[in-house]
Order: sequence, then C-alpha cells, then structure tokens
Amino acid sequence: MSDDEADPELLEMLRKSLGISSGEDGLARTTGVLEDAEYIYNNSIDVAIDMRGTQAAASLVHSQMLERGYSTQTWSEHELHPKSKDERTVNFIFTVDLLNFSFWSEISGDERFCVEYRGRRWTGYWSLVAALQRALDEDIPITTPSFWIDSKDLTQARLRHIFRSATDGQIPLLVERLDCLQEAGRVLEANYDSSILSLIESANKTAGSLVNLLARDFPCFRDEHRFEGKKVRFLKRAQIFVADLWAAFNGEGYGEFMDIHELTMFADYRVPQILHTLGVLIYSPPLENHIRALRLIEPGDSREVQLRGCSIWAVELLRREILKRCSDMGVNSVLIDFFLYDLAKEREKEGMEAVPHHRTRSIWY
Ligand SMILES: Nc1nc2c(c(CN[C@H]3C=C[C@H](O)[C@@H]3O)cn2[C@@H]2O[C@H](COP(=O)(O)O)[C@@H](O)[C@H]2O)c(=O)[nH]1
Repeated sequence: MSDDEADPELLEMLRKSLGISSGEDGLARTTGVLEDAEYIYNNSIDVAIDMRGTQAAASLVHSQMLERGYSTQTWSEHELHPKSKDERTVNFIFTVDLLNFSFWSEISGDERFCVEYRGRRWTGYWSLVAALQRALDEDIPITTPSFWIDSKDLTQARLRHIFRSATDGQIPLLVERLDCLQEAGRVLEANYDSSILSLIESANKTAGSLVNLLARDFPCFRDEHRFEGKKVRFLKRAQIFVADLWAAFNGEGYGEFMDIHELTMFADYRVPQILHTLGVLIYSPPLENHIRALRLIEPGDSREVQLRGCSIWAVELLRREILKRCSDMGVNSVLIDFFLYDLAKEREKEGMEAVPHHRTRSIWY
C-alpha cells in the first residue's frame, strides 16, 4: 500500500478526532487544499509572502470591496454571465468551469485568439464565456452533457467552429478541451443520469463534498500534484465551479452551500500576478527573471507548485488580515479571489501590468 492510501479506518478515526465528518457516501467534507497550501508555503524557496505587503494589501482590498459593494451579485452583473436562476445557468457554469483554463497566448496584441460577440472582441476567460454564449445563440446545445458524448454531434471540427477566432489565433488546447467535455459527459451519463443537477444534489449543499466528489469522479477536475515527495491538491476548477454556482445564485437554490468558507483561492495564473503586484508575493531573483523573460514553466515544476500553493496561502492570510478590520463574516476567500481577478484585469486593461503572469500550459488552470 503506497503512502497515499492510508488505512481507511485510521483515516476515519483521524477525521472524527479532527471533527472532519464524512458524508454518508464516505466523502470527506473538507478538501485538504488549505493545509497543502500551508505545507507548500512552509517549504518554498522561490516564492515567499511579505507580511507588511499583505497588511497593506488587506487595507486596499477591504476598502475597495466595501466601496464597490463587492458581493455575490457582482458575478451576475458581468455583461456576459447568465442571469437566469435555473438549470440553464447551472449547466452553463459547469461547462465554463470544465474549460476554464489556459487562455494565455504566446502571440501578443491584436493577433491573439479572441472571440467576436455582441460587437466586441473578448480575450482570456471572457473569450470562453463569449464563445459559449455565441454557440447557444446559434442553437448549438454546447452546455448539454448528452451533446458532448455524441461523436456525430460534437466533433473536433465543430468545437473549433464554436471557438472560432476573429483573428488567425486559435484557442490553446482545443483537443484537451474536447477530451474534458467527452469525459465529463460519459461520467455524468454513467453516474448522474446525464444531469448536473443530480451531481450537485448528491453533495447535500456541502461545498467541500462537492469539490471532493468532482475530484473523485472526474479525472479532468483532479488537479493534484507532487511537491517534495508529497501529494498536494489545488482542485482549482472544481473549487471555482462551486464558487461560481454560489455567486450566480447568491447563495440560494442551486448555489446554497453551508460551508462556502471551506473554499480557498483558485490557483490560476492571473491572481498570483496581482498578488505580486500588490507586494504580497515575493519571487526569488531567478524566478522573477524567468517570469519577466516570458519563459515557460513546465506543469508540475516545483516553482509552479510554489506559485500556486503560496498564492492560496497568501489569500488566506489576506482574509485573516481583512477580518481584523471588520467582523463582516461575509468576506471569504471566494469574494477576495473574485475581486483580485477583476482587479488584475482592470490593471491589464490600463496597461499597468507590473510583472507578467507565469506561463504554464495545462488543463488545470
Ligand atoms: N483565481 C481566479 N481565476 C480566474 C477567475 C476567472 C474569472 N472569474 C469571474 C467570475 C467571477 C469573477 O468576478 C470573475 O469575473 C478566471 N480565472 C482564471 O484566470 C485565468 C484567465 O485569465 P485571463 O486569461 O487573464 O482571462 C485562467 O486560469 C482562468 O481559469 C477568478 O475569478 N479567479
């Protein structure tokens, strides 16, 4: 038995002693992501957290979120996000977060991949949302799981059409995106009557259980890696799926989760960049030179794991600093993360990127 497969009885005893109860389906209610992030932070040499920078950033983030009235409502206020509080929005969010990865481009400027929709050109995450909305407008059922597994319907050529660019650029990892859709469609058909609602209902309104269930049943959500010989979990797209549901439904109906505070920051490539810009994250000189030279970092490289793990831990420290300033328990890592992503995009739009984001090509984020 490898060291990863601890004795189930020992695990259950540990869970009970730590107050981590499992659901009746044996699913733990906590994900272990935050603990893994702290472990990575305590063993990182290329990435560190500046405590003074974190305190200064906490003041800025807290005042800005208050000033903007940042809340779950903000999610639906984004022009391209769906507004209906029904199954269509659930299916839309699941499809987005199946494919919510790796939009960055080696091609800079106007020639990069972008989607033309509603008279505008959308890049990055918004290119994904725009492409899906455009497909639905064209009566392509791209958010319907049964459509994903019928190879006559969803071919590579059809998906390339759905993600057609207004430039010669192409969406990165198109084949991997098709694989994610087909795999998820098969798992949903086999275990959940092809229904994403059934998937959500089996987590009994527990965010931690839903994240664990996605990681257990869907390999393309299983964002787990090795660091210093230890398995570590980030589960970024599984977590942001639950977070997007919670925000889109304002914590009610399909978005009702009793433990949304269980979710951590979503370890992507945009939020680490703004955390560095705000003086929260510090990179070693070799790593900073590597990132500024726009050089690739391979998936699973220790520096990539440090960037992702330290970002999760940094947002946890930010959250604790903010709570010292206000007892408003409404401020959780999800809203702080969403705010940081939106702030990063504002800075990018204003041409104020102090440091590039790191460049790792993978399906995990
Ligand atoms: N940690 C975190 N990562 C996020 C988001 C979002 C969008 N969330 C929307 C929903 C609510 C918020 O208010 C946002 O409006 C995308 N990403 C990730 O960033 C990368 C895309 O970057 P770029 O190519 O520049 O668009 C890619 O890895 C993608 O997975 C977030 O919120 N948090």
